[in-house]
Amino acid sequence: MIQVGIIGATGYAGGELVRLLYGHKEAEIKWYGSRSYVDQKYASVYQNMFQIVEDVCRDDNLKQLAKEVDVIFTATPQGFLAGVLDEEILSNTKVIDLSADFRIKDVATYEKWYGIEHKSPQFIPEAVYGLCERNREAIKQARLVANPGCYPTCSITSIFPLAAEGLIDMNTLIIDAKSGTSGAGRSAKVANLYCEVNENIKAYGVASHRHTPEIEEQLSYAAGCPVVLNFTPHLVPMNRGILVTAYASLKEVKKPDGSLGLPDAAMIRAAYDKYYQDEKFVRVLPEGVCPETKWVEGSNFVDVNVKVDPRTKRVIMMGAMDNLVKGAAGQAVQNMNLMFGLEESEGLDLVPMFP
Ligand SMILES: NC(=O)C1=CN([C@@H]2O[C@H](COP(=O)(O)OP(=O)(O)OC[C@H]3O[C@@H](n4cnc5c(N)ncnc54)[C@H](OP(=O)(O)O)[C@@H]3O)[C@@H](O)[C@H]2O)C=CC1
Ligand SMILES: CC(=O)N[C@@H](CCC(=O)OP(=O)(O)O)C(=O)O
Repeated sequence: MIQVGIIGATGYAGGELVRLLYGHKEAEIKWYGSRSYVDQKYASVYQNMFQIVEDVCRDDNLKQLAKEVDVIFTATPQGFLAGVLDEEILSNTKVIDLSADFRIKDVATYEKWYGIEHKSPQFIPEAVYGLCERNREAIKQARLVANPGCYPTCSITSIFPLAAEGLIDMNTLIIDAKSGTSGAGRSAKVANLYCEVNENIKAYGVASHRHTPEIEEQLSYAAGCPVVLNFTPHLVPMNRGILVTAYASLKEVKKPDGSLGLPDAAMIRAAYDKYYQDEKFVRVLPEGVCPETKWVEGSNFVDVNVKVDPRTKRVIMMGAMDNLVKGAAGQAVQNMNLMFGLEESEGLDLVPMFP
């Protein structure tokens, strides 16, 4: 049995980790970390765990915890892990961080977009970006995994095949994304009150959202050149779910018959099949079917699809996933499975719920 500790177990991402790990055959949660609920029963914070979890919440002492468990999930605000991580912790245990502290390789970029000083940049080079479908082999060897952001997971997964195959002009990329309110976490904020969110939809973080450099960095690796893009998130009145609609101009390429021209629908689709036909958690939908958040809710799937618009010579890339599962806790468990040599889908055979 893998002994697990969760710091931030009382947040939305931490709560989803508890739910998923509870159904995991090889993992046992030893530590439900919290700041506000120390010594209170975990099930009194999350009543869905009544008569399921009997443990009480414990503090967020990472050093102590590292001696007691095989892996720690940190589902904590930005800056927490970077503020406490040291070599002793990493020599005692593996760490999967759900925050952004170790996702971005350039410290100055992190500090600029997050507005905080990075307290342990010495660990950034060894951190592996935990997008499982891309970095599987490196994740298997990692001590420290940076679990990707929710919008980045959906955006990168939706766009990657065309970026990697050089089929789109990366300078024209625009990502429009929408998220349910659980993406903003459980702590009280006026902007997330019922009356503010219900019957409403709004853009936020326009031209300034902190996920922009994360998406740019990962797509730069895919495309083999620096990528600068527009990313506009929107808050929608749903609990869970992220929908990405991305646009880019098609790039002239050498076609299979040797002629030069814009890629057609078959070439575009072949790119998605190339990268995703063997991926259990990325479902390329049948032609003409658009991804919907409802069809992935509660599951670790990202549904993607693509449509060429010959009129505008652009392509529209679409993706949908559950921000708390593939966008957070599900992908974190997928990473744990890889790090411990388990079946990658252990604990993640979650059938999407509907309606
Ligand atoms: N929500 C989502 O969809 C996603 C979230 N994430 C990331 O996961 C992390 C957690 O997010 P989320 O669950 O939404 O946030 P929440 O606000 O719901 O939860 C935050 C958790 O961290 C604990 N906490 C708060 N402040 C501190 C602190 N200063 N030091 C230590 N622990 C603290 C809280 O403990 P307590 O309340 O008990 O004091 C709580 O358990 C964030 O980094 C977020 O960016 C990543 C992908 C998606
Ligand atoms: C709706 C909403 O507010 N979403 C959050 C993103 C979710 C999140 O927690 O960010 P990470 O994925 O980087 O950890 C936001 O826009 O800041």
